[in-house]
Amino acid sequence: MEPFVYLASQSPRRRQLLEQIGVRYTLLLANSEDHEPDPEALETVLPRESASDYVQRVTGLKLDAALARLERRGLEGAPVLCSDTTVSLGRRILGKPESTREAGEMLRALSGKTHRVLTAVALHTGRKRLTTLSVSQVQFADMTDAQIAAYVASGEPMGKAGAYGVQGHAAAYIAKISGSYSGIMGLPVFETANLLRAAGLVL
Ligand SMILES: Cc1cn([C@H]2C[C@H](O)[C@@H](COP(=O)(O)OP(=O)(O)OP(=O)(O)O)O2)c(=O)[nH]c1=O
Repeated sequence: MEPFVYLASQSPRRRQLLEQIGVRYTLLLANSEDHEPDPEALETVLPRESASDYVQRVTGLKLDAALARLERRGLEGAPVLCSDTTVSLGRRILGKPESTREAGEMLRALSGKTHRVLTAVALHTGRKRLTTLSVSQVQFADMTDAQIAAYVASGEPMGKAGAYGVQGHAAAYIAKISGSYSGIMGLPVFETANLLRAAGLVL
């Protein structure tokens, strides 16, 4: 029997990656009756917060919101999964760009450098809360201003941490990765499978 979870995520990549490891899911998204704050409001970095503290804290907040949704729908105790991805370059934390201008700035900062991509995953089932963190290194080749402008114009950077998708055209500029390809995309499949196994959801 395939494992089943409620997936509290709007990200199409996370759905695709769960499907890849044969996990069945039902989306658990906020509706207007949930009266939840705008999800972007959760994603504020605290002063002096490290990228790993930040991504794990935001994932915890997403899980809290998901548990409240489960309870409102009379589904307490059902397995629910959520995740957050962030990019860190030196001391800077790069979230999702708010404008094409910001996307261009992020890509200029990443060009020719190595950065880290952190993805935290949280699973709650019964009374158990299990979490994991995947950290990868990504080395970008130099990008010219014209290449950055063309990539931004493609629309791909929007909605993605660090303004790029490893699974998309940005791959043409990624010289090297070390870590978890799926983690960079938004859901580290090996670590997620381990969480599901640890929770006793056979896999
Ligand atoms: C670095 C990188 C990020 N991303 C995406 C994954 C995430 O969807 C997004 C980071 O934003 P998140 O805030 O982690 O997730 P989300 O808002 O898209 O979805 P939800 O909170 O509902 O689960 O960046 C890629 O698709 N490819 C990449 O190479």
